[in-house]
Amino acid sequence: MPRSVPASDPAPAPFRSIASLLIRRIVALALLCMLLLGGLQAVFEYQRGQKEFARAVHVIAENGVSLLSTALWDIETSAVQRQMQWLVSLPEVGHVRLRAATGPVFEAGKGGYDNIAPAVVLQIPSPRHSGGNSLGTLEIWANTSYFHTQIWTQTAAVVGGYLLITLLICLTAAGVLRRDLQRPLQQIARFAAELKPHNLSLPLTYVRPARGHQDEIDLLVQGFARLQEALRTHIEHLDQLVFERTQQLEELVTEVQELSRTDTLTGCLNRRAMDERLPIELQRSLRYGRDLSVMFADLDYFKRINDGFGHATGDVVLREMAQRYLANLRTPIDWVARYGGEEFIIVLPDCSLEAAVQLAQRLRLLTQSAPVHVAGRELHLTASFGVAQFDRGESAAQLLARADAALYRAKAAGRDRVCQDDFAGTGNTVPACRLTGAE
Ligand SMILES: Nc1nc2c(ncn2[C@@H]2O[C@H](COP(=O)(O)OP(=O)(O)OP(=O)(O)O)[C@@H](O)[C@H]2O)c(=O)[nH]1
Repeated sequence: MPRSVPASDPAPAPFRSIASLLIRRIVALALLCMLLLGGLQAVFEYQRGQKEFARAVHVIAENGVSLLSTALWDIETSAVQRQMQWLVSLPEVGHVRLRAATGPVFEAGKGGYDNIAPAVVLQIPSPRHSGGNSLGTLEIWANTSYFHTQIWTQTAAVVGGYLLITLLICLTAAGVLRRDLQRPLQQIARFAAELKPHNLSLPLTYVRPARGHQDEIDLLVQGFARLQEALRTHIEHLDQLVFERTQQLEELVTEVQELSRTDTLTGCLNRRAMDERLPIELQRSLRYGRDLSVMFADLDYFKRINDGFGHATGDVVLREMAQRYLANLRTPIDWVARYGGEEFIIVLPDCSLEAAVQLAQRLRLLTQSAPVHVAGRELHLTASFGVAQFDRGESAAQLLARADAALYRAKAAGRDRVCQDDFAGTGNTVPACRLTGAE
C-alpha cells in the first residue's frame, strides 16, 4: 500500500539502513538454511555411520571367530586371551566375551561396558569339522563412545563446512550490498539533504566501480540531475517573473500616486497634492534662504460661461486656461494646482513678490487678449490674481490666506486685476493692497 510522507514529521522514526537490513535478513536466512541442511546431513551421516559401524564390528567378529576357533581347538588359554586382547584393542570393540563350550568364560574390555545386549553374537565352529559342534560363543559389544566420537567428528566437519560456506556467502553479499547499494544511497541521501533552493548547482558526486550496465541507482542519480535542472530553470523563471511583476507593480503604484495627485480635468496637481507639496517648498525656501511667492488665479464670472454655454464648455475653458498658465511657467520649478472650481494656485519658488506680480500681469493679459474657442464660439475671458510672498515664520495656510485675501480684493476692486499683498512681515493687519490691471 503506498505510503504518503508528511512534509514535516514531528517524531521521525529511527533510521535503519536498507543495506544493513538486507544483510541481516540474508545472514538470518542463510543460517537457517545452514542449520536445516546441516541437521539433515547430520541425521543422514548418523544413520550411514551406524550401518557402517555395525558392518565393521561384524567383520571384526568374523575375523575374531576364525582366530579363536584354532586357539580353542588347541585348548591354548593364553592364545585365546591374546586373541581376546587383540579384539579389544580394536577401536570399534568395547567388550568381548567368549563362552567356551567346555565351560570357561573369557572376558576382555575397555571398561564402561554396559550390560545391554551384545552387538554381535557368533558361534565358534570347529576348525577341523565344518558343520561340527560349536566350540563356544563369541559376544562382541561395540565401542559406542568411539562410534559417537566418530559421528560427532564427521557431523562437526560437515556442519563446519556449511558454516564456512554460509559465512563466505554472507560476507560476499554484505560486501556487494555495501558497495552497490548502501554507499551510493548514502551519497545520494547526503546530497539530497544538502540541496537547497539557493544551492541547486551542487553537483552529485558518487563513486561506483566501473560497470557495463546501468541500474536503479544510476536512474535515481539521473532523475536527481534532471530535477535539479528543472528546479533551477523554474526558479530562474520565477525570479524573472517576480522581477517583471515588481516592476509592473512599481509602475502601477507610481501611476496611481500620480493619479491620486492629479486633477483629472486639467492635468494640474490637485488640492491634496498641493497640501503635501507646499509645506515642502516652504521648508526648502527657508533652508536656502530664497524667496517664494504664491498666486491665486480665478476666472471672472465663470458661472456665466457654465450658465450660458453649458458645463462641458466650462470644462474646456478650464482646461485651456490651465494649459496656458502651465505653458508660461518655469516648469518644473513653478507648479500649478487646481484649488477648487475655477480657481488655480500657482507656486513660484525662488521668486520675489515683484517678479510674481509681473508674471501675474502677464497671465492676466494672456487671459484677456486671447479668447478661447469652443464649438465655433469665441469666448472672451478675464481673470483676477492675488499674489503674496512667503514670510518667514508663517505657515502654508497663512500664506495662502494672504494670497486669497489679495484675490478677494482684486475681485472686489472690479476683477481683471492683480492684487499683491504688501504686508508680509510688517505686522500690519490692515487689509489693503496695491492693485494693478485694467482701469
Ligand atoms: N464647468 C465647470 N464648472 C465648474 C467646475 N467647478 C466649479 N465650477 C463652476 O464654477 C462656477 C464658480 O462660480 P462663482 O463661485 O460664482 O464664481 P464666478 O462666477 O467666477 O464669479 P467670480 O469668481 O466672483 O468672478 C460655478 O458655477 C461652478 O459650478 C468644473 O469643474 N467645471
